[in-house]
Amino acid sequence: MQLHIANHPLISHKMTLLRDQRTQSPLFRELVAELVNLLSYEATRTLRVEEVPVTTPVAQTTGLHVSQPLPLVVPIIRAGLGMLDGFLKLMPHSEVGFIGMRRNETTLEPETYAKRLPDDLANRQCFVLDPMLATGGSLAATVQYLLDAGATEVTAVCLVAAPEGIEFMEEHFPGDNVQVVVAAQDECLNEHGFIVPGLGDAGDRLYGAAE
Ligand SMILES: O=P(O)(O)OC[C@H]1O[C@H](OP(=O)(O)OP(=O)(O)O)[C@H](O)[C@@H]1O
Ligand SMILES: O=c1cc[nH]c(=O)[nH]1
Ligand SMILES: [Mg+2]
Repeated sequence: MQLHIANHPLISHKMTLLRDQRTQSPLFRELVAELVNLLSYEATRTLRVEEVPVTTPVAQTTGLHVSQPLPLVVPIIRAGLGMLDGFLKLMPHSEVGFIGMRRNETTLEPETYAKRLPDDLANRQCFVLDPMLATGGSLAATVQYLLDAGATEVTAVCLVAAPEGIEFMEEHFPGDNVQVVVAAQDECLNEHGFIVPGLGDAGDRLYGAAE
């Protein structure tokens, strides 16, 4: 697994506002969208492109287009949904798959309650969106679904990652076909599996408390 921690003053500024417990859902959603936009620039650095002819008002030249098959982006519902619009703004040609997952609060194991993905992801570049990489269970399970369906490369875009989750991903995906791009690596997980200092429950902060 290749890890890229974005190091940019604008990202740090927006992350600080996002972490602040006084930030309410409307601003929180806006900040998530802006951060995804900035992180996606890094996450799509290895996007496959192909040459195409283009005629400018002055001359004929060769440009680049995103290659077929089109990239697939998969937000992990719920919290990952908050990142989808921001990603699609930069990559409007992506197709979208969905995975619904929640952590069991006692075991911290992910439970999949929905999955809508193309059956065959052969030769497909995939992007996974989830703001939080805590134990790594949810992201690892999602990446594994995509690799099992034939995806060649998977890039996850996350906002906050715990060292424990990064280590878990590195152990499960030793190859460099899996990448993780994060805005910040935090200190640790607390006894409830929450990232410290983190930003709390991302799903709840985006959409309100769920049972
Ligand atoms: O790395 P992990 O230990 O697996 O934890 C991270 C997961 O926990 C959160 O989802 P949650 O289960 O709270 O569901 P939600 O998005 O519906 O709130 C988060 O959005 C990740 O999917
Ligand atoms: O800190 C955390 C850990 C898991 N999920 C969250 O939303 N926040
Ligand atoms: Mg949640």
